[in-house]
Amino acid sequence: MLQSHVANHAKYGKIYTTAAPGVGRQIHVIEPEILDHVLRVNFWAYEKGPSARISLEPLVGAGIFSADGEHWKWQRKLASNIFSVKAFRLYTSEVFCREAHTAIDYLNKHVDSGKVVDLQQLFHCFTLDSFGEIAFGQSFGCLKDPEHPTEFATAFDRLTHLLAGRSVTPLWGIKAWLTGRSKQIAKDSKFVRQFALNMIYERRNSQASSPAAKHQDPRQKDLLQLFMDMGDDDDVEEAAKLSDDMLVDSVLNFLIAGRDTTAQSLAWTFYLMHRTQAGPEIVQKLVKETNDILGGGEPTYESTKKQKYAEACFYEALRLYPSVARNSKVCVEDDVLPGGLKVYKGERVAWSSYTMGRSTHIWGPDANEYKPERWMKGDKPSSTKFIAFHSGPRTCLGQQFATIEAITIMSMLIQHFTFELVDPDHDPAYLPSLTLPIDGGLPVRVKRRENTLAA
Ligand code: HEM
Repeated sequence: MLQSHVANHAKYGKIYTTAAPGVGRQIHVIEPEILDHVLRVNFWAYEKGPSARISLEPLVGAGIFSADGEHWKWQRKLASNIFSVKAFRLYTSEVFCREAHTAIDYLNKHVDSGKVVDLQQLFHCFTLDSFGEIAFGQSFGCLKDPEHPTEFATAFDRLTHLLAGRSVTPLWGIKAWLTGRSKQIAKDSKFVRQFALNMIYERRNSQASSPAAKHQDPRQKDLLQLFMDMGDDDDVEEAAKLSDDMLVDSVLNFLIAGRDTTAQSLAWTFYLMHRTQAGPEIVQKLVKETNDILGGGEPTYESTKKQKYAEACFYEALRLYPSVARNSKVCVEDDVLPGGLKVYKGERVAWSSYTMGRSTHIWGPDANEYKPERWMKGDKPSSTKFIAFHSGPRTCLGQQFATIEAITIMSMLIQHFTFELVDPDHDPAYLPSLTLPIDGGLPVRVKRRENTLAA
């Protein structure tokens, strides 16, 4: 599917249109200037639209990912409290270090043993446990046993896989019904929603026994508390208590944002840095930067800001393997795109971040090569050129969070271990999903790094 977008743009250029029954005309674009117009300049003329809501309903419900207008605005405003610099300094970076130590403990059990470890699975556990602790006040405990995913993680993964393509595939519903997918979706959706509901009930019970937590400064509340206390003050326009359904939607939306995206981009980063094609220089540079900045110590919010090469390794992987590989918005008010193409109400403008990351027109003749060095010179690319974190008013709320989290675990792992891909010449495929997991995970063997500065 993603490769077909790459091929179509290679054949038809930066912009082409398609039409399908039930979907209507779609305008496919990979031009940064046009996307700046759609995502920022004329933001209110484009929405996620009802089809996004219906197609993702079993997982995201009415949460921030599928919401539009005022319903989106208040969710964004509320959630942005947990992403403040103060929160990172006080708490978030510490949680990342603590959970990374648990990941190190797991790898220590298998180091130098020749045992194959799935690094992508380990990253899923790391991001879920970290996010659970930061956003919901409880670690999910996945890192205790990464080889046996919890029932929640299994149902959640299956849902993101089964729902992929629902918004863009005509007759998806009939196919899903015929293949039995609909039943599985309903079952998994029920399970993950009940799981989230139990977290909410537990919080209510603990609140009943210590009501002081309710009166905390909003910047010190976790995400769950912020949403549960909504309506207790006049901070937001839609000042009404959220229903349990809406609270569940919020929990699940943030779980999908907080777990899968970062874990999978970390897996692609480790793959790209360690395959034969990469040579040893990239990892050597990363180790040198880490040693120079950390000197064997623990990462902090400030140190992650200095690790420019680590950030470059991570962003370069996201350029080639963006977690949200394609996206679209529906036009709600007739518009004219830069260049003169008219877009009528009800039509969709679609873009593929995957194709844009590989476009020689945007990135030059070496667009298909993994080269962290390209991030080390000149200004940072605009957010419509490097579109992995979206752009405009709906740009990813968690970009800083994800970047700090990724640099923390990369620098901690790389100080302790060396990694060998089981098949360093294999070019892995991605698994169709709402995000972009590596199909088959990332099997590696782990060795202890010699002469490390880390304790
Ligand atoms: C490598 C990691 C990540 C990538 C590549 C990424 C990418 C994106 C993209 C492309 C969108 C727009 C999606 C859409 O149109 O529906 C988005 C939205 C969002 N992201 Fe991220 N994300 C990452 C990590 C995170 C993390 C860790 C969090 C939370 C802790 C987060 C929170 C959000 C939220 C709340 C939105 C919705 C923003 C809105 O609609 O106003 N993201 N992200």
